[in-house]
Amino acid sequence: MKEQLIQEAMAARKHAHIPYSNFAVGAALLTSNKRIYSGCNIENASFGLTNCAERTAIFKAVSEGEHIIEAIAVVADTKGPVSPCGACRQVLAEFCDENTKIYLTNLHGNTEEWTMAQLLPGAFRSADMK
Ligand SMILES: O=c1ccn([C@H]2C[C@H](O)[C@@H](CO)O2)c(=O)[nH]1
Ligand SMILES: [Zn+2]
Repeated sequence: MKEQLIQEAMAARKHAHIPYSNFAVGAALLTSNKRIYSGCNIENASFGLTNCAERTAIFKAVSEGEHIIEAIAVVADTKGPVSPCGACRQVLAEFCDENTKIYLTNLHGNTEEWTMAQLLPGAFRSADMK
């Protein structure tokens, strides 16, 4: 499954809309219903509206009724494995448990396996609200 997710992330990366950064990112995730959703980064002339590849994939899954992520792969043309931004780490935490596998890789196949707990220790969760 890890290799399949990486391949799907690579394929989605090709659709990145990146006229401003020219930095393409792809992501692909597996849900608890064994469906795969992928996404790319989508930039905007109003730069702050950019959506990262990870969040594109997550929002696609959630909008089809999938709320549990079992694993996700992210790929970009980075020196080492790509490092998801803070916003995506927090959004991931909403739909992952602490053991969810996060595969971070690059175009050279340098891959690291993280867990959600490693990716965002101390994530803010709804259970924290009083
Ligand atoms: O993990 C990451 C890091 C960056 N980006 C995007 C946002 C922007 O379009 C470009 C440069 O930051 O890369 C992602 O999609 N995912
Ligand atoms: Zn991000």
